[in-house]
Amino acid sequence: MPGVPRPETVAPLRLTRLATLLPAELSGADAEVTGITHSSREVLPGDLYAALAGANRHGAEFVAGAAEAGAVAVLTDAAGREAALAAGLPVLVAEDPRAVLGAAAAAIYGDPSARLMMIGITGTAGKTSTAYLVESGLRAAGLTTGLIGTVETRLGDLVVKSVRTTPEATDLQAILAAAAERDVTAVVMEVSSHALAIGRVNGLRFAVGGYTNFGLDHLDFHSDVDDYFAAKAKLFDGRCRFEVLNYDEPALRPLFKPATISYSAAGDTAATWWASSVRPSAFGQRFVAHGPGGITVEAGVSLPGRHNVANALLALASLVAAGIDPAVAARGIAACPGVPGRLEQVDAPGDVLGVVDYAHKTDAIVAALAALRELANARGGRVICLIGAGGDRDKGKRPQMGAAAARGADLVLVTDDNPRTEDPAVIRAAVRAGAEGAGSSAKIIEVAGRRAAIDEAVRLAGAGDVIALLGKGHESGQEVNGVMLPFDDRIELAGALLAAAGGHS
Ligand SMILES: CC(=O)N[C@H]1[C@@H](OP(=O)(O)OP(=O)(O)OC[C@H]2O[C@@H](n3ccc(=O)[nH]c3=O)[C@H](O)[C@@H]2O)O[C@H](CO)[C@@H](O)[C@@H]1O[C@H](C)C(=O)N[C@@H](C)C(=O)N[C@H](CCC(=O)O)C(=O)O
Ligand SMILES: Nc1ncnc2c1ncn2[C@@H]1O[C@H](COP(=O)(O)OP(=O)(O)OP(=O)(O)O)[C@@H](O)[C@H]1O
Ligand SMILES: N[C@H](CCC[C@H](N)C(=O)O)C(=O)O
Ligand SMILES: [Mg+2]
Repeated sequence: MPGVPRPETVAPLRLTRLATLLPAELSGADAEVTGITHSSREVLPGDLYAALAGANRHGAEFVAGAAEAGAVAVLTDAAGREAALAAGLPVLVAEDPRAVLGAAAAAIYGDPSARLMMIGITGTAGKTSTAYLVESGLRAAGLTTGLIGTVETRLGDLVVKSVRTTPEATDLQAILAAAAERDVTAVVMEVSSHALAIGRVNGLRFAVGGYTNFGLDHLDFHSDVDDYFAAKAKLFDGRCRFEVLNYDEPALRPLFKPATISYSAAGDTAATWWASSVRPSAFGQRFVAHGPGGITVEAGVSLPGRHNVANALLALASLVAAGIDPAVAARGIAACPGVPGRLEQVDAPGDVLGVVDYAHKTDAIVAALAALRELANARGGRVICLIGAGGDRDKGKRPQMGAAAARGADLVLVTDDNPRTEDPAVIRAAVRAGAEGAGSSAKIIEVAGRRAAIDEAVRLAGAGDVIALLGKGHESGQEVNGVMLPFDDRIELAGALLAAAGGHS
């Protein structure tokens, strides 16, 4: 991952020693390694280069370049062995190098997760939001925090924009070692299904693992729904001391054990934690959280929508499981000012409310629009929703996303997200077909080009209306044919609203 923090000091580790810790066999001379990477482009002198078989290439193709950059050894499979020896480097051969990457990286960096309080959050939607709320609670408890997720990696004051939701095992262990060096004591991280499927979190121990919900996603990567479920379930195969699962999500029931901590935003008192007296407050909500042993705390979250009560309750239950005082945890969660690009209000004059949200899957669109409907009703206005779908990603979700938008909004503008290498008109047609087939009375308009669609949404909006730009959230670029063009929904919408209110964008 470009710009990934690495620890400053690493005690050299002998390959002969490393070989005893892994299911891997050493060929060639012994050497000392002081780092590890899976990318020849990010090799630092002293690194072990993990040459992995990928979907497109085999990392062994890049061994010579890695050696030139200072790699002193290679970890690979049988297919990569010869290339490594030909480059004059000692080689550790493993049957499945990706599966042992976490253990190798943990060994090289001194098992950093053992020195940190780790909280991991998985689920189809809500990982980023919950992680920010957890981080805010950890801070309220006086801990120096780290956060790893979709938007950014933050270690104390150091902030690096994220490329992945969950970094590769090599990068992840380096980040954790760098965190420990910076006196970080607690880390909350998002754990994606990709990460669990390909072992990015192998070698990590979590104090708490949380599971938000399970919906349709990533069927471009996972072979089917069962495969996706099995990937997420791996977080609960014994890596977490405490497991916190959503009681309101029937799909999660097979994972429940006697010691499971459950939570119900719907207020089911059979759960370990449940919410009552949910009520709106400014741009957020307040509620009473009930927990084990008669715990009752006044809680709040600066985000609208019932799904954010669930995220806040999960954060609270996770923090308390990690040993934090419930009142302190609740105060920290309520103090979180918001989450970048998640139901984020745009700062602009005028009587139209502009909101940007990262909903790019069906359940998220349903949840986001339900929250915005409540806000629009209170303002006496309509919900105007702008929606697209990403190119080179799960095609099956496109019509469903369109249908969810049509059911939740009064006016839907179907436009472009990140087309990547696809024809944007083809993606729009799929989203639009779903919207038009939803049997809703919402008006559907197709507008090519996201900027043009934002202008059109603002032009069509009236007093009290809520404009929701869905799908891109915190993203600062739009990917078209391999090129990332600058594009931030928040800036675009603020500019368009300002211009409409008579100012200048
Ligand atoms: C599907 C998937 O996860 N693929 C991962 C996989 O890529 P790949 O198999 O295509 O790799 P490849 O391009 O064939 O290359 C093979 C190997 O050669 C290496 N290489 C390649 C070129 C070079 O010059 N030098 C070099 O060393 C590569 O680092 C790689 O290890 O191995 C790579 C590193 O080993 C990962 O970076 C890559 O993540 C890709 C880029 C990706 O897009 N992943 C996304 C889908 C992802 O992980 N998303 C999740 C979930 C997001 C969400 O919840 O929405 C996330 O956690 O972000
Ligand atoms: N608990 C939830 N249930 C359903 N939808 C949610 C929930 N929390 C957030 N959302 C919706 O999903 C969108 C993404 O939320 P968030 O970024 O917190 O989730 P995520 O799991 O990290 O997603 P991603 O995998 O895309 O990074 C939000 O913008 C919101 O629309
Ligand atoms: N991590 C997700 C984000 C998708 C966001 C959406 N804007 C899109 O381009 O589909 C992915 O890369 O699939
Ligand atoms: Mg996320």
